[in-house]
Formats: sequence, structure tokens, C-alpha cells
Amino acid sequence: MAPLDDDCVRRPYRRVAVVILTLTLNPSLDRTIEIASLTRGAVIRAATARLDPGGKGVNVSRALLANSVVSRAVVPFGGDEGRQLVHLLWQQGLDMVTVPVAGRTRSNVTLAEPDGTVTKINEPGTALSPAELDTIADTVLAEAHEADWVVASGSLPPEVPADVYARLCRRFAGAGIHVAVDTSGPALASALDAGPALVKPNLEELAGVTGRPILCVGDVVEAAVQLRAAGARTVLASLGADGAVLVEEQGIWYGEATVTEPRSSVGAGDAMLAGFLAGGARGEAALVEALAWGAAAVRLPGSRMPGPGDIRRDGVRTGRPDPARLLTSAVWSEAADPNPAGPSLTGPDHLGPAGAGLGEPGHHPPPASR
Ligand SMILES: Nc1ncnc2c1ncn2[C@@H]1O[C@H](COP(=O)(O)OP(=O)(O)OP(=O)(O)O)[C@@H](O)[C@H]1O
Ligand SMILES: O=P(O)(O)OC[C@@]1(O)O[C@H](CO)[C@@H](O)[C@@H]1O
Repeated sequence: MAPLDDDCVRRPYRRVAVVILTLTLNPSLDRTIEIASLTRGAVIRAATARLDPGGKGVNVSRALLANSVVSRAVVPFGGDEGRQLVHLLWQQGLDMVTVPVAGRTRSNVTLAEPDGTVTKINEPGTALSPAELDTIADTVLAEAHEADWVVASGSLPPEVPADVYARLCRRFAGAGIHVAVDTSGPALASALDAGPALVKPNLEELAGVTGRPILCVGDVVEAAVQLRAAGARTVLASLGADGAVLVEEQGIWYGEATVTEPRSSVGAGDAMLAGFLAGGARGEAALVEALAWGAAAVRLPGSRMPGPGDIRRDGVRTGRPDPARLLTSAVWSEAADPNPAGPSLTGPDHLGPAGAGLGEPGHHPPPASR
């Protein structure tokens, strides 16, 4: 079976173009249940159900893999669910470094209705000890020296200090390694201060971190400019069905791609981020790629990641943003956390030594390369 008992094999990256390392501190097994409609308190018979390996960084790596872009995922895993997660990823051929942890990997549930409405229930995940966190951080540091990008994505499990992504950013600053951060709340606020190369907030995250209502495209642009002033070099704001806004040093772009039959938006933001990085991570061309990958993910069930056959670039429209354009899913207000950085468990700028006795990280070449 899966690679959990295999010897640890370290393999150099095959240098093609960019190399992208992803970190998912809180991965998941994603069960997607398609139902006719959601009624609270009722017994609902499902039409279909599927299980995908999940977590935001994991999805970014899966999307890159589906499009033959070199990527490696750092994946902590624990319990039966964790073993199943690793097995599913291994079956898909993902290049990953797994880190065993004591807690159980979470399961997240999506209820998907035919009109594209998605109701998602995400478990908090189980706590990582400081030693486990140090082992994961050491693994990222060891793997990152060959990477162009480190993508730190998703929520933090309980008891992980909110500044963990910020410390990663600081660690890589000056080493020519760009850090992209896709998270929310205090972890996002704290990461901004460390100057990430890229952040990808969605509407709620943008409203939450800036503490301002986001009702129109102009609000998105202003909020993104605020994030740049706070430290992010590039802001790729994803707006669900309303498309995306890119704010970077070279300019500001808006874009959208219509999806007539949305199936599941879960992971669309991850596919979008993967497309943006694969597309060069700068300017209108990268935005087109991001929108095409995001829209393609929405047309697929569950959190299936799109491959070349799913991605249509001709349906993407980009241009200058119209500030007055109202958003279909406006976010009225959500206060930003006034004290985002949280307590540090391992010291301000130090990611700490490897933890003892928790098992070694295992590197698993994809099945095809064995
Ligand atoms: N209904 C839709 N129609 C067309 N495009 C969509 C739709 N929903 C999402 N997208 C595309 O996918 C991108 C990402 O979507 P969204 O803003 O929902 O990301 P997200 O909240 O980060 O998602 P997730 O966390 O599930 O990955 C959008 O910017 C857009 O390009
Ligand atoms: O709870 P988080 O970490 O914010 O999000 C986790 C998650 O919703 O994100 C992915 C989609 O982007 C899913 O695979 C996964 O279930």
C-alpha cells in the first residue's frame, strides 16, 4: 500500500520552469455530498458522494500536478484519516513529504446543491505540538532551498501560533524564495507584516483583515491597496462568481470567467492560485491563467482539480477595473482582529530545531517515478 512504510528517498527536482513547494498545516479528507436541496433538520438522501484529498496547499499541488507543473507538498498527517489522505495523494501521483503527527487529520464535509450552492463544514483540526510544528518547519526549510515559491495555505490547527506564516516569510526573505500566503484572520494579518510576495484573500478574508465592507470592485481595489501598504507585494483577490482583482506594482487588473453550470466551488481559489503561479505570477497574462483554472475547478465536482482538458482560456475577460461595479456576493462588514500576531511558541524569527521522537518526515516520489 501507500508509501508510509517506504524508505525516505530524497530526489532532486526536475528543473523545468518554476518549482513550487506547498505547505498545508491543516490538511483534510474532503467528503462532497451532492443533494437536491438543503433542509435543516431533515433526513436528506444524497445523490452522489465523493472523497478527495484536501487542504488548500494540497489542492494547489494537485492542480499543478494536473498541469505538469513541478511541485512538492509538505503534508502533516495523523490517525486513520491521515493515512487515507496520504494514500489518496500517493494514488494521484503527488510528490510530497509527509510528516507524521500525533493528532488525527480532520475530515471536512461539503453539501453541494444543483444550483452551485455549497455548504461547507470544516473541522478545526487537531493541535500540533511545538515539537511537531518545528519538525514541519524544518522540513519546509530543507525542501525550500530548491524552490522558487513556497505556498503557505489554509487555516492553522488549534494551538499553532498565528505568526507561523509570518516567520516563514521572514526566513525566506533575501534567499530569492517567494512566499505566497492564502489564509485568513490573525494568520493573514500577521503574515502581511512580514512582506509576503503574494497574498490571495477571498472576499470574506479581504473584509476581515481590512475591517471594511466590500460591496463593489472599487472597495476590493482599495482593500487590496491597503494590504500592499501593509506589506504584501502582490494581492490577488478572488471574488467568487464575480471574478478577481490583481493589484501589483505594475498595475491593477480586473477579470472574470463565466461558468454557466457551476458544480462545486470548493478548491476554486486553490486552482486559481496554482494557475496564477504557473502563469508567471505577474500581470494580466497570469491573471488570465488564474481565472481560467479557477473557473475550470468550479465546473468540476468536489474539489477535483482541473487539467489541461478542463481549462478554457477563451472564456476569460480581463481589463481595467470598473470601481462602481457592484459585487453579487458583497460582504458588508467584518471587524479585523486588533491583535493579530498571537503568542509565539518557538521564538520570533526562529523556526526551531527538529522535534524529537515524532517520526521522520517521509518523502514519497509519485508512483510513476518509482
Ligand atoms: N460561480 C463561479 N463562477 C465563475 N467563476 C468562479 C465561481 N466561483 C469561483 N470562481 C472562480 O474561482 C476563483 C476563486 O473562487 P473563490 O473566491 O470562491 O475562492 P476561495 O474562497 O478561495 O475558494 P476555496 O477556499 O474553496 O478554494 C474566483 O476568483 C473565480 O475566478
Ligand atoms: O479550513 P481551511 O484550511 O480554511 O480550508 C480547508 C478547505 O476548505 O480548503 C480547501 C478548499 O480550498 C478544501 O480542500 C478544504 O476542506
